[in-house]
Formats: sequence, C-alpha cells, structure tokens
Amino acid sequence: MIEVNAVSKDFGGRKILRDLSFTVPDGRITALLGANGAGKTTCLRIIGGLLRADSGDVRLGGIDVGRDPMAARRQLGVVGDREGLYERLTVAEYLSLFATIQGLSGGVRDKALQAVREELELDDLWHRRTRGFSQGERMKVSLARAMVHQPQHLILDEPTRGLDVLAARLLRKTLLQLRDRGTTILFSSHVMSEVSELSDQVLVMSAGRIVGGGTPAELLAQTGCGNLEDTFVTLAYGTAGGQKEGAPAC
Ligand SMILES: Nc1ncnc2c1ncn2[C@@H]1O[C@H](COP(=O)(O)OP(=O)(O)OP(=O)(O)O)[C@@H](O)[C@H]1O
Repeated sequence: MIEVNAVSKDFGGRKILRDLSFTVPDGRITALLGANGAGKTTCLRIIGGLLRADSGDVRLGGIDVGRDPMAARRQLGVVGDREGLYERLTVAEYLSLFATIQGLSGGVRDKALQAVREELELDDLWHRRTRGFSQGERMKVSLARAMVHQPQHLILDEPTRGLDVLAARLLRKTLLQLRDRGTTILFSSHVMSEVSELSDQVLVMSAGRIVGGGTPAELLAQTGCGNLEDTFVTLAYGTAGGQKEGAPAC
C-alpha cells in the first residue's frame, strides 16, 4: 500500500502540493489524473524518494520514505519522466547493474534478468548499447529496470507517452499481469482510454490537491457524467464541455 499523508511542497514560494493525502491499495492499478501543472510528477517524485516533501510523509508498505529511503527503494520500481539510461551500457549490462544495486546476485539475478527479458520482449535489444534507442525502446528498458527486483510497488509517470500502438499494448498487458500478481501500481496519464482500460481506482488532482477519487463507476455516479473524460474535466476544471464554472457539469 502507498500512503501519502498531508504532503505539501513549494517551489520558489509557489504552492505545488497542498496538504495532499491519498492511499493506493495493494494489488490494484490506480491512475493519477490532472491538468498540466497540477502536480502529478512532483507527487510521484516525492513518493519515489527523488524529492523531499516540505511537510507530511509517504509510506510504502508501512516504511517511511523520508526516514528509511533505502528500505523503501527495495519495495519500489519507478518509471520516471526521464528514462535515466546509461548510454554506454548494453541493456543486459544496465539491467544487471540495477539488479545488483537492488541486492540480487548469482542465479537469482540471472533468473530475474531472464524474466524481464522475456516479459518485455527484449531479445533484439539485449546486447545493444542504449545510445540512440527510440522512445519505445527507452521506455521498455526503463520499465524493465523498474520491474527487475519484483518490487511490491510500481509508479509510472505517463508511461505510454511516445509509444506506438504495439509498445503501448505490451505495456498495458504487462501492468495488468503485474497487478494480477499483487503489485501495487500508481501511474499518471492524460490518455482517458488507457485510464479506462487499466484503472481499478482513479484519483483526480487539481492545483496540488485531490479533488475526486474512486472507481471509474463511482466517479461517473458522483458527477453524473456519461464518460470518464467529462468526469475528469468536471472534477479537474469544475466544468465539462466548456460550461461556465458553477453550472451543473454533465
Ligand atoms: N524543480 C522545479 N522548480 C520549480 N518549479 C517546478 C519544479 N518542478 C515542478 N515545478 C512546477 O510545479 C508545477 C507542477 O509541476 P508537475 O510537473 O508536478 O505537474 P504535472 O501535473 O506532472 O504536469 P504535466 O501533466 O504537464 O506533466 C508546475 O507549475 C511546474 O512548473
């Protein structure tokens, strides 16, 4: 379970996250939605231990990310807004390095590497250096790095951006398989079809706060909208289909 408790973050005096609280349940896929600049990446970076909150705390499986970042990291895989590949290393070398950093060795590490190689169809890329990789290739390697130590929690920042149809489909299939194995998944997205297909729970952020949350069906019922896009627009912007603020949305 991922618990975000009263997290706030300012940048240069601007309030980006405002007393943000939510829970991501185990074995479920949760989508984090919000307009550009709502604070999704900032929130995911804080959960991933890449950025410190000004106040509040984040717990992964009960471990406080701020107090025990190393223990938290072992429970977490991150696919960030930058892939962070090492361009001189082959895919095999890169993934082996990260598996080792996560404490895997010997036969256990070999098995883990083989598993992500098969699962993400990496055969053709395995012995290539990552320099010059396409967006889809970079994303696959980044996802493999996040998954290789089989973490309980996986967070992904707009994981399908720039992916072609087949690569996006492989990613969705992988996330659903991981969910069915019990992984706790939180991802941000602007693509409503993918959110509908993947999500057990949706969280909507606006100006650094959660303004709506629940299953897609619960959100539709809450807003009275007929589809997820109108529901999102209603919650995130206060209107749907360009209606004036305050008007009944759907
Ligand atoms: N390091 C930083 N320094 C200053 N401002 C920042 C920094 N990181 C983010 N911001 C600002 O915080 C706000 C939220 O940014 P964030 O990237 O979290 O939004 P987002 O919801 O992920 O947006 P998008 O959908 O466009 O990716 C933006 O106004 C952004 O300019």
